[in-house]
Amino acid sequence: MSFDTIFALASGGGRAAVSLLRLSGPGSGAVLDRIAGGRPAPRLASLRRLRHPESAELLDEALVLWFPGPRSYTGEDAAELHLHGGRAVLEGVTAALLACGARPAEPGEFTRRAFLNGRMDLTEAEGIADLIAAETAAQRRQALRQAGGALAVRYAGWAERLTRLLAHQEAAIEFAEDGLPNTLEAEVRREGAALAAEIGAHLADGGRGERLREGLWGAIVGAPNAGKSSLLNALAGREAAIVSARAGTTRDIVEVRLELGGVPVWLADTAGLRETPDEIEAEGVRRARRRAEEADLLIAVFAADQPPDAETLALLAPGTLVVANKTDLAPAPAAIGGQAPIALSARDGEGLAALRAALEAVAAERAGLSEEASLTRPRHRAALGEAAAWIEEAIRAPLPELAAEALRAALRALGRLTGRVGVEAVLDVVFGDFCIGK
Ligand SMILES: Nc1nc2c(ncn2[C@@H]2O[C@H](COP(=O)(O)OP(=O)(O)OP(=O)(O)O)[C@@H](O)[C@H]2O)c(=O)[nH]1
Ligand SMILES: [K+]
Ligand SMILES: [Mg+2]
Repeated sequence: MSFDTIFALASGGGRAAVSLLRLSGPGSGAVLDRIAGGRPAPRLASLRRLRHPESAELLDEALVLWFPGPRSYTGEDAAELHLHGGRAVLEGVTAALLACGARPAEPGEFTRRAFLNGRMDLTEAEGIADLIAAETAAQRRQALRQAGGALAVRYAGWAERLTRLLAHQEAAIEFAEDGLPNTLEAEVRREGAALAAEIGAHLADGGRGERLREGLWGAIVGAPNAGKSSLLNALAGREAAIVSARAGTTRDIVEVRLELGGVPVWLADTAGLRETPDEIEAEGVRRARRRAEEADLLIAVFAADQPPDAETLALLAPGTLVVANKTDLAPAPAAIGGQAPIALSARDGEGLAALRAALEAVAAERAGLSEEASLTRPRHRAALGEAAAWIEEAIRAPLPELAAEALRAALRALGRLTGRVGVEAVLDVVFGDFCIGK
């Protein structure tokens, strides 16, 4: 495969001490010859004067690194220019690179080339995108694991076993044509069932990897004036939502981002649940209910000095955290909706630590890092589900030819997952998520 030569700012934009420009492609060495007075020794930093190739104007004094392919990130000839981080420096060097015939890279193009050159599979490339996006330690650990090949190795192992099954299935077809007895088909069925069960167990993880990657959806619901907005503000540590003594204060959803035990959580404050003639408030109540239905993590707030309201009681589900607020006004009831509530006062902060601990436990249970590497994207789930379904189909197939065909389809599904079957549409989806320069 042969590409043109691309470049991009790999560090953040704006004024900085140092800006990192990255180059990749067959012309990288020639670019260094023209603007940096030659190629430094491979992989060793060298201080060079950078000049425009035509005017010879001095543009910067920079650290230059030369990575001859295939031992580079992309697998191609590549280079790095560590420039002084000013805008004019960057503009001058960019003009010099354009004059050398290099072009600005598209988002994710370096990693795309690394993938196309066999430096990594698609799940590893996705892990790199996730590592760049990681905002919590648990997200970083999950991303590092995936970028390091934890999913790639497992999926490649499954593809290998499937390939062997397919070979045996095809041999069984030939044996049958020769009228020979064979035990291969029984083996294919047994092995296929074991493989489908393994994939099924990997899929039955409650979506924890996807949730850790994307964050949990949380919602606070309750009657008007139960203290939902006060609680949101207390958890967020800032006045994110308006609090007032008037029932029906909150209408729109007010969302804050929290980190609970390494898991990012988008926690929503919602309108108090009640029948109301006010159409704006009624829309707020509808949104509150919808958000409660979608939530991975639901907090139901009751005021300790009021009887529990039927509207909120009706939303309680297994796993809902039940809170009795305003315990400075009245003691918390022993049970609400059959559950012992977490007693607190959003006003004084009393009991807040216990709620935070309970939230962290729920977040860790639903989205914490698992022992084994978890799949992290709907794309993974879809492809693995398809592969498992085709293996089941192969086991049930009435004719050996149909079984072989189903095994081939299962292999294709796994191939799309790892990128062995190169479908352009899949690549665009994966690399479209990247930033420029990676
Ligand atoms: N005494 C006491 N008052 C509280 C406590 N928490 C909230 N309040 C008061 O209760 C009233 C309602 O609080 P909000 O936080 O606006 O209640 P809300 O559930 O968001 O109300 P809506 O948005 O109208 O549904 C305000 O006057 C708060 O100051 C508490 O723990 N103790
Ligand atoms: K209120
Ligand atoms: Mg409110």
